[in-house]
This record gives sequence, C-alpha cells and structure tokens, in this order.
Amino acid sequence: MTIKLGLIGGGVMGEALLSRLIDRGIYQPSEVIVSEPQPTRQNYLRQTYNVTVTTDNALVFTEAKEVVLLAVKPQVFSAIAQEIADVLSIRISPVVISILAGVSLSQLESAFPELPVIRAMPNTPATVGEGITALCLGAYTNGKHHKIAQQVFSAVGQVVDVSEMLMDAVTGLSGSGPAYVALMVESLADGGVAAGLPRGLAHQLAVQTVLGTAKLLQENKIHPGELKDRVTSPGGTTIAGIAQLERAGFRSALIEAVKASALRSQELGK
Ligand SMILES: NC(=O)C1=CN([C@@H]2O[C@H](COP(=O)(O)OP(=O)(O)OC[C@H]3O[C@@H](n4cnc5c(N)ncnc54)[C@H](OP(=O)(O)O)[C@@H]3O)[C@@H](O)[C@H]2O)C=CC1
Ligand SMILES: O=C(O)[C@@H]1CCC=N1
Repeated sequence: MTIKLGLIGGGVMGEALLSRLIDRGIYQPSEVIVSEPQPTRQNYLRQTYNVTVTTDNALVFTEAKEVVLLAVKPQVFSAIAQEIADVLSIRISPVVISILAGVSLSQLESAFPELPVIRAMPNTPATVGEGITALCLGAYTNGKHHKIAQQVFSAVGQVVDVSEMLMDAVTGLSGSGPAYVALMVESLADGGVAAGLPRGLAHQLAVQTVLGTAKLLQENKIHPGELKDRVTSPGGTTIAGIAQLERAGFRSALIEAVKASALRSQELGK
C-alpha cells in the first residue's frame, strides 16, 4: 500500500495525532511511516499502532506521498532540515505541516524550498478529540493541501484558519493553555483539600467544574462575565472567593502568562 502520511517525531503531540488519525480510519497503519530516534519509543509506536518506524527522517520524506507532519522540538528543526535537504532535489512534494512553536512559514519555506508548507498550532486535548488547531498556509499551498490539513486536524478537534501574524498569540493561548488550566484544576483541588475534602473527591469536583463550565459557555454562548454573575449571589460565597482572586491578581496573572508564552514563541522563531 502507498505510504501517505509521514510523521517526524512520535512524542506527545505526534502520538496524539497519530493515534486519532488511525483510530478514525483517516490513515491505515500501512499508510503511515514515523521517524523516532529512541529504540524504546520506536518499539512502543510500532507495537501500539502497527506503523512503519524508522530513524531516517529523509526516508519519511521520500516515502510519504501526501503529507509530512513535523512534530519535533523547535530546537532540532535546523538539524532535521539539513538531513532532509539532500532528498529535496528528488522533487517529491508532500505537503509539510509543522506544529513547531515559533517556527515561521518563511523558515519552513527556506528549509523546504518551493514545497507546500503549512504552519499549525494544535493543543494536547487533541489526544481526546477536543483540541483546537490554528492553521496558516504557505505560499506554495493550494486548496488540496488546505483540505488535507483540515482533515488531519479536524480528526483531533476544531480547526481555525488564522493569518501568520496571530500564530504566536494562538500558541500563548490555546497551545500552552492546557497547562494553565491543569494548574488551575490542581489548585482548585488543593483548595478543596485545604477546606477539608478528601483528595480524590476534590480532584473530581475540580475537573468536572472546569469541564461543565466550559461546556456551558460553549453551548449557551453566554459571555463569561454573565456566567460569573449568575453564580454570584449577593453577600454569598462566590463573591467572597472572587474578591480574593482579584486581590491576588488572578486575571492579570493569566493575561501575563499568555503574553509571556506568545513572546517565547516569537523568540523560538528567531
Ligand atoms: N506538547 C504540546 O502541548 C504541544 C506541542 N507543540 C509542538 O509540538 C512539537 C513536539 O512537542 P512534544 O510532542 O510536546 O515534544 P516531545 O519531546 O514529546 O516529542 C518530540 C519527539 O521528537 C523526537 N525527536 C527528537 N529528535 C528527533 C529527530 N532528530 N528526528 C526525529 N524525531 C526526533 C523525540 O524523541 P526523544 O524524546 O528521544 O528526543 C520525541 O519523541 C514541538 O515543536 C512543540 O512546539 C505544539 C502544540 C502543543
Ligand atoms: O511549551 C511549548 O513550547 C509547546 C508549544 C505549545 C505547547 N507546548
């Protein structure tokens, strides 16, 4: 069978994408090649997904006919681009989709001259099909490449198209955001424990509160401020908690976290 999908880097995000794409039948295992340096990780990927696994990044490029997903850390991008440079003259042209934080379309286009490239920023809820991915398209892409990217990322959640100037901000918000939400869940549970709840129950209450609130905001399309007002009874418990959050600079802390992450994404692209 023809190999259609190449994945360079089978780590956290690479595996999240691989797993859903195979589960949903978008690619058959025999249509996928993955490159991964570590033997233990290689064996795991081979055994779990029944895909071809290699250490040869150039082979992934020459074998994959439809799409090559780059899912390595931004710090190894130049090394990988060099490895692949030799086979580029063969003029194979899968669409290259990079999920690397900070790495710009112009950097991708200089590494893969004249190839169609797409910059994408997914997030870890992709693992459970609840991710959100922002896409921006390089100069050599066409409608077919866009469709492939939409198909790949809609297998793991929502997809939005943005202009490249917004990608660092997207990275700061939805790319890194799951870590901020996880920190909030952990802290809510800690608060519950401090107030006397057993740990397991505190965790369950915290997770479901975040999940349910997100669902309510999404399904009823209400403004977060309105939802806050609905929970906040005059002279009640919630306003006592909110006053404390405001004293501690909760909103400002989140705003600054997103800005710091966006700035770091910009730096990684330099
Ligand atoms: N994690 C997240 O939430 C998100 C991450 N991203 C982006 O996704 C990319 C990957 O992140 P993440 O999955 O978290 O990182 P991981 O470290 O989990 O995955 C990277 C994988 O690439 C492998 N790798 C390292 N060097 C090479 C090489 N030369 N050739 C092939 N594979 C190699 C690593 O192997 P080894 O471990 O042996 O080094 C590892 O398995 C990053 O660029 C990040 O910016 C984007 C959105 C969200
Ligand atoms: O922390 C990082 O750099 C990556 C990019 C977005 C989420 N994780």
